[in-house]
Amino acid sequence: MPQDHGNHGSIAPGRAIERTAILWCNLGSPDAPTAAAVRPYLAEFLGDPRVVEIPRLIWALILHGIILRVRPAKSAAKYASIWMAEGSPLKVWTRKQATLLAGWLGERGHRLTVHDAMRYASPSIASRLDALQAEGATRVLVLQAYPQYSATTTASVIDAVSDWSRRQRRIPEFRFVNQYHDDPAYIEALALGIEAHWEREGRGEVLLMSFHGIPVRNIALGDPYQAQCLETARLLAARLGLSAAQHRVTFQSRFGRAKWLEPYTEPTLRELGASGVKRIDVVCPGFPADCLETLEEIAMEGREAFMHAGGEAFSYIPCLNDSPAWITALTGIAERNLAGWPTRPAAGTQNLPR
Ligand SMILES: C=CC1=C(C)c2cc3[nH]c(cc4nc(cc5[nH]c(cc1n2)c(C)c5CCC(=O)O)C(CCC(=O)O)=C4C)c(C)c3C=C
Ligand SMILES: [Fe+2]
Ligand SMILES: [Fe+2]
Repeated sequence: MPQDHGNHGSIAPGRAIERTAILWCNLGSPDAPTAAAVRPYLAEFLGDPRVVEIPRLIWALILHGIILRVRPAKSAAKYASIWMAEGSPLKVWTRKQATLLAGWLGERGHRLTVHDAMRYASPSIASRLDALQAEGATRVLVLQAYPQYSATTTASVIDAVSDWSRRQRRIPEFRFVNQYHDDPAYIEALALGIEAHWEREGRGEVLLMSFHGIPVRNIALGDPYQAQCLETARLLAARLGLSAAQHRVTFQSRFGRAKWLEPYTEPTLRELGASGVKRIDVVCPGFPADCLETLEEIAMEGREAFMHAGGEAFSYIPCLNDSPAWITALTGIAERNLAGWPTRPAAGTQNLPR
């Protein structure tokens, strides 16, 4: 091939071949549900200054001196309880979403590759960008499995892309989608999933929408995450025609002793069970893929908390996963953000087929 697709900084003769790619990023999981695999995963995740904003030296002492001695075994047992034959649910769903997105965009005439990538553990963002670079990608659209922007998640993915870019001579053109919390097709996909669940399993008295929490301090410092979660919840409740009494918004997964976003999910489930609510439905709109936080913390621990407090029926509504309405939404988000990039081979262009 006359053109140089490599990362060598040389200039190809003639017109450049443009190749577009999508990087579909999610958080990541340990490689196995064992303490030995969870330890390096947690060390990387909790060592990210975007995730824990405590002065580095103090945090290193706490992380390595206490947390990484105790938490890996406990976390591993939780992961073991949700592990699938093919691996971590988060990674399995994220990979499937990437495949479906590539297929749907392909059917709409786009010629591009979609790679899944994980912010922590494997497959890392750097390894996927290396692969895209080797394939000759010149334009990369970075999409994230975080509908609501948070510095702890969204900005951290951008950091990882920047870290990789710092090591390159010839950097592809990047575009980042930072949020889609109010995207009508995303809200519609959530609503259709909930309605289908109600049709199959019947309907509870209250729909509880649980989002991952972050420290309140982050909000005070300007993180728009809480406002975006509340807007997603408002749009979803309006689309489903739910009154204030028929739904709740809560935040889960508090870590450490600092104040995190409230109301907290588990105490709310206990309060609702104790206050006479018998049947509850729980959905996690901020998680496009089922994972430890939804399958274990909500569907197992949350259920137990509600039932022990006096509840009679706890119904967990699965995440968007591979639902056609969600892939439709994702395709729309991708297409809008690919605008102007040569993904459709037209007569006279040198855009290569996949
Ligand atoms: C310690 C601080 C943490 C912050 C801040 C945080 C923000 C945050 N996380 C998600 C999404 C996910 N988190 C997941 C697991 C997970 N989260 C934390 C801690 C923080 N998260 C830990 C320590 C863990 C690992 C498991 C454990 O030991 O408890 C996951 C699931 C990963 C999986 O493999 O299934 C997701 C997804 C968001 C969206 C967010 C901020 C908005
Ligand atoms: Fe988390
Ligand atoms: Fe958790």
